[in-house]
Amino acid sequence: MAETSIQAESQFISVQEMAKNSKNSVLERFIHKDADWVNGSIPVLEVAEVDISLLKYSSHAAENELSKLRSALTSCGCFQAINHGIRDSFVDEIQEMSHQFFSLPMEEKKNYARTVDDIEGYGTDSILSENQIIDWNDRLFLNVNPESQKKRQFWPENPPKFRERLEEYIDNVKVLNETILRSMATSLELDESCFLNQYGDDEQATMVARFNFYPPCPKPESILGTKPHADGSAITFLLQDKEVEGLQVLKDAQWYMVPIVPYAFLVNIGDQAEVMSNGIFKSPVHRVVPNATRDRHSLAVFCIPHPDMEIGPAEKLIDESRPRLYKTVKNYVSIYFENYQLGKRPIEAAKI
Ligand SMILES: O=C(O)CCC(=O)C(=O)O
Ligand SMILES: [Fe+2]
Repeated sequence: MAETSIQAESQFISVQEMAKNSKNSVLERFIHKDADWVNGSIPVLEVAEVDISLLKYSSHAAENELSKLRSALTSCGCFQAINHGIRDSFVDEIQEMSHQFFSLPMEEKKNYARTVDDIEGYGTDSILSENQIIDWNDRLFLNVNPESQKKRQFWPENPPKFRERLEEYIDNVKVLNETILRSMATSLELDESCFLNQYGDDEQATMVARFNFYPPCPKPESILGTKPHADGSAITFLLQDKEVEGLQVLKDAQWYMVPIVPYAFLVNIGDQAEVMSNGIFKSPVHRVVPNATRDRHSLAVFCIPHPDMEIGPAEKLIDESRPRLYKTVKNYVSIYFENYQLGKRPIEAAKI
């Protein structure tokens, strides 16, 4: 198989180690020959800020937030969730935990290393084909829900509170996810549990946490931190780095930089919510550009319906003027990886 250059050949070389040695011979596996991200300045995306605390009550203020949410999700597919109820100090702790983990000695981090053929654990980009251009990031990828899917051997023991804090964080994201799925449905004048019913019981749904670490990059003009993709989730909750930008979203064939709003979650629609909404909500293609001098950290939590759930467009969103655009899909994550591996946009496989 193609799992040669950075995994098998030298056992394990993290991007973090490569960043210290820019003459590394495997660097060319990271280079995009058609790089377009340094020519010209990239405009900043206008991302709506939605006040989550106002969504729960029926009031004029709630109507206003719902309409911001709907318009954000139909145009760029993401919004900044503010006043979401998770304390700033807790967000600080979570981000600090990620810094502490990636600062551990390599020998210690390797205790959590993923195996060559699995994505769960600590590692670099999974190499799926010979010609794949590798992403400039290391990540810690953990299944965090349901209980039966947690592989504790990958959960760091250091920093000492990591496990406990991550559990608490995930419980908070679950609450937020439910509020947002309800609001998404309400904003389209559907029954409030319409999307939630497809998502399923939150004790059963799959949740995956991905701690991303982007070390300084020797060739930021021709390397990407994360290559363009849309998420295979229903919804993704992203904590961006508080200081270092990098995330870009594709909107109307133009890349935009996503501004940093400290302590906000960037909530983005994944392919499965695009399907549920019959394409009204957009699952945005996004990428991460690296930084020449600074580290960047982010934490994405993917909220994914249980693989047995049938996901399809809500009946009320199908009519003569808006025909059904997607099939009913099951276990979309496997469809996602099959297509991703072939270099195709996975959602195309769900289209009628
Ligand atoms: O690092 C980021 O800002 C985004 C990461 C991302 O898109 C992902 O993990 O799916
Ligand atoms: Fe993503």
